[in-house]
Parts: sequence; C-alpha cells; structure tokens
Amino acid sequence: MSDTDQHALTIAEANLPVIDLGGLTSGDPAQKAAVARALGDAARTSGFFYIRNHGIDQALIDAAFAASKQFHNLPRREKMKYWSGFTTHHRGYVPLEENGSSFPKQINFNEAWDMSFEAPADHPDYLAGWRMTGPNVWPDLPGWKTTVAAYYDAVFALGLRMLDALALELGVDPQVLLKDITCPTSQLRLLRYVPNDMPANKDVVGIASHSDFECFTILMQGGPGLQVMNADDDWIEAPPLPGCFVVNIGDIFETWSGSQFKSTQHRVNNIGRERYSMPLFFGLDYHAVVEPLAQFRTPETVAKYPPIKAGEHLMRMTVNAFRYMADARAKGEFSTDYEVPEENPFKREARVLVAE
Ligand SMILES: O=C(O)CCC(=O)C(=O)O
Ligand SMILES: [Fe+2]
Repeated sequence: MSDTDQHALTIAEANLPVIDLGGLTSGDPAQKAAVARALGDAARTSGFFYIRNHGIDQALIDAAFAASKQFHNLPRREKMKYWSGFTTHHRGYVPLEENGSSFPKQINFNEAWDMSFEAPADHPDYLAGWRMTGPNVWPDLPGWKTTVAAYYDAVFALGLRMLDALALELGVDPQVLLKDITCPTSQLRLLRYVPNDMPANKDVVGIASHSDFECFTILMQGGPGLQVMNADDDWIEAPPLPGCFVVNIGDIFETWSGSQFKSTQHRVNNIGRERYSMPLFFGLDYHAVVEPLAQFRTPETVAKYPPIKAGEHLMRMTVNAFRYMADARAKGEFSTDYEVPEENPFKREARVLVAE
C-alpha cells in the first residue's frame, strides 16, 4: 500500500478473536452461555470478530459468490436494466458511479447488487416510498433467485441466533430485541470491487471508512482489503479466513448497550484488483425506535443516544451515499422530515496512523 493513511496492523500483530458458534446449537445452556460470553467480550474489546462453525454450508456460500460473479459479469447494458434508481426502495444494481455525492472526486471503487427482506407490494412503507422496504427485484438468470434467497435466509437465521446470544450476554430478554424484527431493513449486498489503476489513498478507496448502521453485520469476503478499527482505535487488517464470516457491531447495538459494544469503523482499501464480498446488515423494522435498553440508561447514555428510528438512521446515512437518491431528494421527489447530517454521529477517528 503506497499511502501511510491506509496502513494498518497486520493480523499477525493484532489479536483477532475467532469464535466457534457450535455451542449455540448444541442444546446445552452452559455451552450457549460460553459462546455468548465470547461474543460479548469480542464486542466490547476488538468490536469485531470472526465466527466459525456457524452452521452455513460452504456450498451455499460458494453458490452465492458464483451468483454474484454471474451477475456482475453481464454486460453493463444488461445490468442497467435493474438499476436501483428505477426503484424507490433501493433494490437491484448499483453501478460504480452511484457511489457518494462527491463522485468522482472521491471514489468508492465498488458496484453492487442490493436486496433485502422481502416485503409485500402492499406494505404501507413500500407504498409510502423511500423507506428501503418492499419486494425484491431479481435478474432474469435461471436459478439465481433461488440461490441468493437461500443464502439470504441462511445468514438471516444466523443473525437471529447471534442476536439471541448477545441478548443473553447483556442479560436482556431476547423478545425485547425481537419485537422490532418483523419486516426489517436488513440488506444483503453482493459487492464487486472494480479493478483499476488508481492509487490507494483516503479518497480513492474500495469503500471509505464508516460504521454500519444496523445491529451488526455478517460479512463474507472473497479477498483481502478489509481493515477494521479496534477498541483502541487502531486499524487492523482483517483478511478472509477460510470458512469464517467477519462480524462487526453496528450503530444499533452500540446504542442498545449504552456504549458497551462498539460500532466498529471499517474500510476497504483500493487494492486495484477485483474483489467480491457479501455483507448482510442485520437490522430492525423501519419504525423501530432505538435507544439504550432500560438497564443501560444513565444520564450519560441517554444524553449520548437520543431516540432514533432505525429506518430513519439508515435513510439519513444512505441519502447522500447514492447519487440517484441525493438527486431524487434534491428534485423534491421525496422529502425527509429527519435531519441528514454530514457525518454519522457514530463515526470514530483512528487513534494514530501506523507508521510505515
Ligand atoms: O466488502 C467488505 O469487505 C466490506 C463492505 C462494507 O463494509 C459495507 O458494505 O458496509
Ligand atoms: Fe460496512
């Protein structure tokens, strides 16, 4: 990497937790509690972790990657038939040039296929528009929908198991968290990082430094490039480990836990090569109100985390992340009765730049 601002500790220098989830499905409460404790420790310290023995077949993961490649290998004119800008709930193909309102001054070198929890066409939030809720669109490729929907369902179910374990760790009734997951804005992105000859620096990246806006993210990576910030606010490389997902805590869990869990900053360097990855952002219903859970309410946490609607937080962070959305809003095609800040209030800066 040429630019010092993109440097990070290597995985050998940093101690990244790899958590075996086998105990969650063992039926043994003691084993489940041990996994929950390990997840909680990781969420409090490194803020991100790998999971293994998660119950998702490697064959399904491979098939989902193959489906992503199959779509992204289509000619651009085919892909543009499914342009996300044709929808008001952000579904389908997101080309490179949609990335950020500063494009091309700042480039996130990725394109994506975006889908989410399947909501019916008569869902009030779909009819209202610009709420990330509604029916998925699918490319006209035989078997594609079956594969990608199966992957979505499997990772979503894994998310439910992890939510249950994290509730146990926090001493919270899981129902308190689950009641807001009926038709969530839990998006799956099939990302392709686009090959290019540009230098790697903070304006020319795979994806710029950010935290995720939901409860947590379950990410499958097809190649190196990801860096995450640990609890000491140092950058660490997080390369793919065979058979493992990477999980990072998002803004909602940081809020719920009253700052005990850290919503982890992360970024993908521009390595110039093609790279595939598949994050599933495990979120809540659009209208769910997010604030510190009752047992974690103190004057400090209440002041730090005023109540927000999960979907509004997602929208206010997304509106300027995609050009078609920013354009639609500028043209008055939808109005926001929530504030759209320049920066995510959950953003953290690195403590030090790691010297070359
Ligand atoms: O591609 C990756 O490894 C990470 C992607 C990511 O952070 C995101 O889409 O929010
Ligand atoms: Fe992310």
